[in-house]
Amino acid sequence: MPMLSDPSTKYTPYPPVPFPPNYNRKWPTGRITVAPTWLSTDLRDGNQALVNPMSNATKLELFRLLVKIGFKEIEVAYPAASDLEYDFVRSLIENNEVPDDVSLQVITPAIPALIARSIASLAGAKKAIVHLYNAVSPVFREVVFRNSREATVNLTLEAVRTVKKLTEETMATHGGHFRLNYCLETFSQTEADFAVELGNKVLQEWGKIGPGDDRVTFNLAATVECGPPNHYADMVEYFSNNISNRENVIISIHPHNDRGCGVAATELALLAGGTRVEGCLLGNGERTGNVDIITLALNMYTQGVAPHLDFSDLKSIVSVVERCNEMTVSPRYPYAGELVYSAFAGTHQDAIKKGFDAQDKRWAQADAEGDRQKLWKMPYIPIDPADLGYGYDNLIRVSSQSGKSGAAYVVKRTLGLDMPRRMQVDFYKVVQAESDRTGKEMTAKLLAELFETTYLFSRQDNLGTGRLKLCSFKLFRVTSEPSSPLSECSEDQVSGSESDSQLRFVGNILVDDKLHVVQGEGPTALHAIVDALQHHLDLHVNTKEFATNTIATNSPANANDIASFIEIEYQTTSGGNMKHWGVGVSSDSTTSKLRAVISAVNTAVGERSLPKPKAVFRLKAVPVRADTGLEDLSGLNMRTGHFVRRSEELDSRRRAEASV
Ligand SMILES: CC(=O)SCCNC(=O)CCNC(=O)[C@H](O)C(C)(C)COP(=O)(O)OP(=O)(O)OC[C@H]1O[C@@H](n2cnc3c(N)ncnc32)[C@H](O)[C@@H]1OP(=O)(O)O
Ligand SMILES: CC(C)C(=O)C(=O)O
Repeated sequence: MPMLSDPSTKYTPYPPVPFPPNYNRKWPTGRITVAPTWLSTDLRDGNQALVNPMSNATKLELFRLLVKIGFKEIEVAYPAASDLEYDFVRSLIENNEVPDDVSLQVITPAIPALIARSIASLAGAKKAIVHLYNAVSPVFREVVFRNSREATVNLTLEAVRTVKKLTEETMATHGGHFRLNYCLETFSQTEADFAVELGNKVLQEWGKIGPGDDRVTFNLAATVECGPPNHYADMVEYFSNNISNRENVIISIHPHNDRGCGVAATELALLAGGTRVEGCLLGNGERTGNVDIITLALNMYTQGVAPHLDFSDLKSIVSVVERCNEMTVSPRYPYAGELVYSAFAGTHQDAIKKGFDAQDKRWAQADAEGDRQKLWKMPYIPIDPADLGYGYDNLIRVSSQSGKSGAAYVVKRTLGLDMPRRMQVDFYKVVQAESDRTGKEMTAKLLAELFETTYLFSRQDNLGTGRLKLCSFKLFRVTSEPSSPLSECSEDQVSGSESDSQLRFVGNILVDDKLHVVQGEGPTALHAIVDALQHHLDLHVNTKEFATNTIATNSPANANDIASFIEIEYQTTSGGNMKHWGVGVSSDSTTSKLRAVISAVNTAVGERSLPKPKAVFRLKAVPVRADTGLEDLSGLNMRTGHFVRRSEELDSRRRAEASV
């Protein structure tokens, strides 16, 4: 059968709400500034909608979770439905499962015998709520109850009388405090004036109304979501304006999600006068479900409003609810889905990376100034996943839809290395080629491995994995006075001093596992090592872009490490120029720079054959440090090429004839 070309022949729109002419609604300009009272109906409305309703053991597990999350009102059963349901309520009370500040709610239809059974289940409860319901809309009056408006009022008032009598008797015998929560089932489909008339009669019948715990709750149910959220808000505002004794009335919102607007309807209804919400975790419940309390609470949280529910371990909560309900949560589900804290698209990743970089600076400044407010201003991510226990591991997921920033973000998070922009571009070409080749997501592990193999870098062994390894080195100040001895110095001691100061670099470099001593000179350590590489290994290199930053790490062992990134221009034997990036890490900034040069040279030379290095000195032997096993140049006289230490002091096993 085709869909109707004129659906108005079959479906009627929602009825209007009889506001006076020119009435200005309050809700459109309102704001939610405090959390409502939350009632979880997971164990009742949620449970009644399951393919396999929960066992009492499972209900107890979920009850404990609800208490832990912070619910102060929990609907635990429909006790008249079965002995099992009744027994569950009894077990909670008799086993002292209910904290003193938590109210137990049970639901009952307006049938005297079932009201009696329901109230009996609550004997001994410290704080109890009797949730009485009957449907009041035209279609239910006509079809289900075959009732007039008047008969509906009579049925309701008789039930209210019964609840009043039995709760008073129970309180007299067992103590505790019982409240009335009267639910106009199908409220949103009911004539607004009839809903108010019925509500006022219920208040009259109940009589003992007062502030605090003596308030009466009206649960205004959108049993089936048949209209848009603005209509529900109008209905609630109309009821709230016209119900008598308003200050002693709690307006409770009980929405369902048939049109997919349960959350929106609830938020507007709260603006319209509601101060209590009934719903379920992750929107379990009849058909499309009750309203999802997690989404509502976290929507408030992201507006700076404390929900007074604790979802800081949301992942565990999701898995308990999934197990208890035998249902899975969609990966796209708000806040709780597996994919909601992941960005795959390149431009999103770029914005998020920039967002984190800016935020790190903002928060560091706030810390420095003792500012308590550290605002979350993150493109694409409305809530800090860390607040919900998710962390950032899955935030950026690199696929063929991603760009340079995504891969750079992952390298920063996994290896702590914050590449400069042009190096990000360089690395992303490699990532793209690899992801095209495999057709698979580039996981954080794969990206870290690809980075390490591309730049012949190793976070485990900072000497790197290339053919050249800088084992150790020394810097000496070169003075213009040829007869004065060379004095060892650090780079900082030379830079910034007289402009004609030169540094001499002397280093132990392994080339294809053979040790060489090389030296070179220049105004900086970078120039000096480049000079050494050219002179001894015939490697013609110009340094181009250079950047350095402190390693981003949570590991105290690497807390002060410095990362250097360098781009070199490498002259091939055929005379062409090729650009290559390299990276080096060390706790010493000069070492980190020089390692970066070696990393870049390693990527440049690849498998090419290297010339036999030229000699520095005709060294007899190079001493070896017993602690590091590395050759030790500390006793080297830079003018003569002799070591000042006596040969007996040297480690005889590792004395190596200088290879040159
Ligand atoms: C919108 C909601 O979610 S409301 C909560 C709904 N939850 C449940 O129904 C779960 C538990 N329910 C049950 O176990 C059973 O329905 C029981 C034990 C309550 C009643 O079972 P039964 O006596 O077999 O009746 P049945 O389930 O067919 O219910 C329909 C009857 O209740 C009447 N009824 C329905 N709701 C109400 C109500 N709120 N108040 C008074 N009568 C009601 C119907 O008009 C119908 O009466 P009729 O038989 O005279 O035509
Ligand atoms: C009885 C009420 C509270 C209900 O579950 C509904 O209307 O959906």
